[in-house]
Amino acid sequence: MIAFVPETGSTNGEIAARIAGGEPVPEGDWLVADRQTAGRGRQGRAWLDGAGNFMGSTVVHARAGDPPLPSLALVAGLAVHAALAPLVPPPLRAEIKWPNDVLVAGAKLAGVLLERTGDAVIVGIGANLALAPQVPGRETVALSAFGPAPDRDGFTQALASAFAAELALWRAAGLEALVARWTIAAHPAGTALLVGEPGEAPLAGTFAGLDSTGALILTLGDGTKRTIQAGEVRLAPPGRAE
Ligand SMILES: O=C(O)CCCC[C@@H]1SC[C@@H]2NC(=O)N[C@@H]21
Repeated sequence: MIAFVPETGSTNGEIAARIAGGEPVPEGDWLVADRQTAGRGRQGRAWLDGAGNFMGSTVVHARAGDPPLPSLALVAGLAVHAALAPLVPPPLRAEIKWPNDVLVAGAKLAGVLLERTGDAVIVGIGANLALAPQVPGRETVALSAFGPAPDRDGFTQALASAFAAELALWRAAGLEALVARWTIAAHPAGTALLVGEPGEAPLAGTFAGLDSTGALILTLGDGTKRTIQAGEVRLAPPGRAE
């Protein structure tokens, strides 16, 4: 069931509270809010809302035999990419940046926040359909930059179907197939990346794909490879491709 509410603090927070309160929240259910007053982003950042944007959460309940739960980050990124890609006019292209941001021409169109509570993983998704929030030091974009903003409720249906399909494939086909699909939807191999928070001395390298667990592989300036398990990855500005 997809529930639409006019306002909440955070759809992730509301689902977590329901689970903590013993309320059943089955897979396939979504909570979608018109506005969030305390939206949460990755790395402890806030997620700014915007009227007409998609802000919603769903849940995955771990089952015996599931692939490792952190790989749900790639599942979510693929689902968001699948829902957004047809809405981006060529020659532009929606591309995933590790683990699950969706970018257009380097600007952030959507993000995903996974939060674990017991055996449940809450998957929260924000997509800029109508409005690109101004975030200092980060480039953002909304689909409205390319034409009329898509209908939020129609987008919700497309995203819920894509997520259900990706989740089923993750369970049936496993990590190797997931990594292969993710790589096709990502920015090209050789894309210059920086790993580390803005303000920190970043690790610079180029995108060399994912390993079999879904970790990011960087080629460093000296040609050696480095595997990144966690952290903030940014596209390097032009001229920073060490
Ligand atoms: O930082 C990111 O890229 C992740 C952003 C995730 C935002 C969404 S909006 C719906 C859900 N509820 C939240 O509080 N956050 C996620």
